[in-house]
Amino acid sequence: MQILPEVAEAIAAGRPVVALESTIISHGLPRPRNLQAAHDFEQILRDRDVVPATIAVVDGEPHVGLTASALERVALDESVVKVSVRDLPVAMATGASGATTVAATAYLAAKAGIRVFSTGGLGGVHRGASATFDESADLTVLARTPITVVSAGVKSILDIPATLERLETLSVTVVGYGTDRFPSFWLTESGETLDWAVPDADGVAAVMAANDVLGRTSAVLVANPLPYDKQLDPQLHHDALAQALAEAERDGISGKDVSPYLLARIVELTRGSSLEVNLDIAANNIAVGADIARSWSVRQQ
Ligand SMILES: O=c1[nH]cc([C@@H]2O[C@H](COP(=O)(O)O)[C@@H](O)[C@H]2O)c(=O)[nH]1
Ligand SMILES: [Mn+2]
Repeated sequence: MQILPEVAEAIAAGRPVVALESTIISHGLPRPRNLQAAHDFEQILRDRDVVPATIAVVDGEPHVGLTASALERVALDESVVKVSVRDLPVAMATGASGATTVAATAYLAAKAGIRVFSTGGLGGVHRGASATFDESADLTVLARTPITVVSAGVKSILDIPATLERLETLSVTVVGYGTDRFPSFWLTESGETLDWAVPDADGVAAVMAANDVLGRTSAVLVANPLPYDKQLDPQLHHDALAQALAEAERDGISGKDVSPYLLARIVELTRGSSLEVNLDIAANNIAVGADIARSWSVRQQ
C-alpha cells in the first residue's frame, strides 16, 4: 500500500485528513466531467486546510492519496474496474487498476489510519434483495471498519427501510447531521426517521471518541441531507427512477453493474439535472467531512 507523503505526514502529525472514494469518479459520474469533479472534491478539502486522500488501486498497488496523473488515470481510463474489498487481493496480484467502492475505500483508509471519509451515497440493500440477495458489501464492511463516513443517506434506487434495518442489525452507528430525517441522496428526505441527530462536527467527534472508549471497531455513519432548495425536483426524480428501474430489470442488469447502470440512466432521464445534484451532494458531504476531521484533530491534541 502506498500512502502519498503529504497524506502520511498529516496522519502522523494528527492533522485533519479526509478519504475520498474513486468509484464515484470512474463509475458514478460521466467522463470527462468526472475529472473536473475529482479535482473540485480535493480542492474543497484544501480550502479548509484538510489533506485529501483519494483512494484507488493503480497497477496493482493500493494508493492512499493520488498524484494528479493517477487521479487523471482513474477518471479517464475506461479499463479501470470497480473494486470492492474482495477484489483488492486479485487486483493487487494481477497488477490491475481499480476504482474503490465505499467498502474498499473505507477498508484502505482505516488501514492507513484515516478516521473520516466522505462519499456521495452509500451502497445498501437493493430493491428485490429478498430474491436476488443483492446487498452492497458497503454495509458489512462498515460493520467492522473504524471510520466515520459522511453520506447523503443511500440512493433511492435502493430499498431504504431495508438498508436501515441492516445497518441496525450490523450495529453500525447512524446519526443525522443536524436532523433526524434520513435523506435519500437526491432528495432531502426519504420518509425514514433516525433515532439520533447530532448538531454539528463536534457532536460527531464526540460520538467517535465514545466509540473508541468502548473499544468498538465499527463505523459511524453520518447522514447529511442536501438542503431542500438544492434537491432534485421530486416529480422528475420519481419518474426517472421508475423508468430506470424498469429498464434495468428489462435489460437483466445484475451484480456490480446495477448501481452504475441506474446512475447513468437517471442522469440521461433527468437531462443532466441529477448529475448536478449528485455533484452538490458530494461537495456538501466533503465540506462536512472536513469539519469533522478538523474537530477530531483538535480533540486529539
Ligand atoms: O454518488 C455515488 N455514491 C456511491 C457510488 C458507488 O456505488 C457503490 C455501491 O455499489 P454496489 O451497490 O455494487 O455495492 C458505492 O460503494 C460507491 O462506490 C457512486 O457511484 N456514486
Ligand atoms: Mn450489489
